[in-house]
Amino acid sequence: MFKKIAFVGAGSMAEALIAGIVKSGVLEPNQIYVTNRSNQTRLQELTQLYAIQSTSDTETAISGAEAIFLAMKPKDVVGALAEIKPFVSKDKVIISILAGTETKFIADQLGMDLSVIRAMPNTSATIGYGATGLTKGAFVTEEQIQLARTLFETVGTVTIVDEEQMHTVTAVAGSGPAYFYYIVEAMEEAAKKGGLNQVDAKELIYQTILGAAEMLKQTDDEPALLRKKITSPGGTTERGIKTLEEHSVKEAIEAAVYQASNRSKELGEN
Ligand SMILES: NC(=O)C1=CN([C@@H]2O[C@H](COP(=O)(O)OP(=O)(O)OC[C@H]3O[C@@H](n4cnc5c(N)ncnc54)[C@H](OP(=O)(O)O)[C@@H]3O)[C@@H](O)[C@H]2O)C=CC1
Ligand SMILES: O=C(O)[C@@H]1CCC=N1
Repeated sequence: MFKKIAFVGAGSMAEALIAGIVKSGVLEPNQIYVTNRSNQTRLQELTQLYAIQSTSDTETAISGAEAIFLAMKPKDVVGALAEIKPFVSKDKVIISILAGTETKFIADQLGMDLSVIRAMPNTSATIGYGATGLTKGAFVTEEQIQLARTLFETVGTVTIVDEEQMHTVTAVAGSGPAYFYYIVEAMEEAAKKGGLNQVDAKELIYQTILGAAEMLKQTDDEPALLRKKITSPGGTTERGIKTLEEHSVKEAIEAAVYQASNRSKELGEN
């Protein structure tokens, strides 16, 4: 495993990864460094919570680190790369979790032929249920991608894909939890209108979404078959699904994934 890793960016995704890595014991907390742009309070908070090393000095964070995680927003990446460039060398691996941003762009900005791995985790990483897509840029060794896989597996599953597939990975898995939350919001609203109190509605809906997810995982059945098993002819589900179809919900979800993927491409181009 890497002897030292550094996080550049200390936001919610950085924290989810740090929490998972520390909890797993794959690295000791003192092997993990984190830095950010200016928020000192946030650095202190992460040190207190996870006993990791935090510093506002870029060189201290990065020197000696074998893997450098980029965890800032895509709009901040050019500035951040300029700041770390003096301390980066070819023997390090850069692991970017930025939406859209290509591995080649990062290597080009750093001005050297170095290894860049691109990852797309999601917020469920916070509780160890993340789904991460990983891809490797030019120069990445098999050992480096396997080490990255081990780190991301501390927060959930890892799927290795080709780089051109990362936009779709971002659209279905990176953004994906938000679509399910959106559906839950609508169900809660409908349950309230239907006369359920909030506590009962939450209990019923959360367990329903959890149960549906586990059915998908634990049975070999396709979602269409699982749906068919619920849908009695002339029954309630049939009427509900018919209403979803009348509102073109399937088309809307496909369009949402397509547009999120387009936005990922735009973020890369900008
Ligand atoms: N949120 C999500 O669901 C997912 C997000 N991502 C990707 O993860 C990345 C981070 O997202 P998120 O954690 O939500 O973002 P946050 O806004 O929570 O955190 C961004 C962090 O970047 C730091 N930062 C900004 N500029 C610099 C710089 N020049 N040098 C060092 N640090 C800098 C900020 O520091 P300061 O506060 O001091 O300004 C802050 O700590 C994004 O690129 C996003 O595309 C990927 C998968 C899922
Ligand atoms: O919305 C975004 O751009 C980021 C990437 C995936 C999830 N959140």
